Amino acid sequence: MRIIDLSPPIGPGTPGWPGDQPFDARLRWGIADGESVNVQTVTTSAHLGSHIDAPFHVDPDGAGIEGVPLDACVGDCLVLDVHGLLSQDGTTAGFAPAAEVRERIGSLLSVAGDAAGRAPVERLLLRHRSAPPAQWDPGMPGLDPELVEWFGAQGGRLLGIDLDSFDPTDSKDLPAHHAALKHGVVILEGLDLGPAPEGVSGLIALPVPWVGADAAPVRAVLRVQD
Ligand SMILES: Nc1ccccc1C(=O)C[C@H](N)C(=O)O
Ligand SMILES: [Zn+2]
Ligand SMILES: [Zn+2]
Repeated sequence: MRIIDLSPPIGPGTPGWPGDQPFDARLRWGIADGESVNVQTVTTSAHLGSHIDAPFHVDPDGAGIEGVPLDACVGDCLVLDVHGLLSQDGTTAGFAPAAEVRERIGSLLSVAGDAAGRAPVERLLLRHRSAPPAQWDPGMPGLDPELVEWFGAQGGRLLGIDLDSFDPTDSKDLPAHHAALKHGVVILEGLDLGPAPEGVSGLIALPVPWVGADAAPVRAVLRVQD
């Protein structure tokens, strides 16, 4: 059994949402200053690196991150490479169109026909690129909201991506986020799926229980049988 780290390192240079709080850790007490310990205060947006969005992120009445069901965050998981699967016209900033992804899931699981007829895919990770970018990508595509709809309706519990958001940077109505919320699908963003092998493995991606928080960092790993 092998552990594959899906969490990119988070530091002051980690690119974040435009205008949002960068990561900053400063010493409150320092050994170099004669204290017995080093203790830092960390200031950061919760949407840096691999993280889970709480319902509260897009719904004023939604639960904070401590309410995310942990059984959704641990268990069998399908990794799918959706690189190059841009939406039909190729110009809108959508990626991973529902029909194509369903077809790919079907062939990955070696089933003829439609994956929707099978037992649910409870956890799905969509790999879009080989590594997190060094700079914020203003043209970041969003997920096809129909894909999120389908995933939730067939019994999906958690959907993970290697982009910073389910929706494009300039989206105000956030259709992919709301589709996830509607079906209780846990939103996992900011993964590094470069080292993740396509196919079935085991996911562990647990958010820190910050009470009332709109999101929280996650250390995400895959357990792979070799
Ligand atoms: N941090 C932000 C600051 C301002 C506006 C949006 C965001 C987001 O994080 C949105 C995105 N839906 C996200 O979950 O990552
Ligand atoms: Zn987020
Ligand atoms: Zn989000």
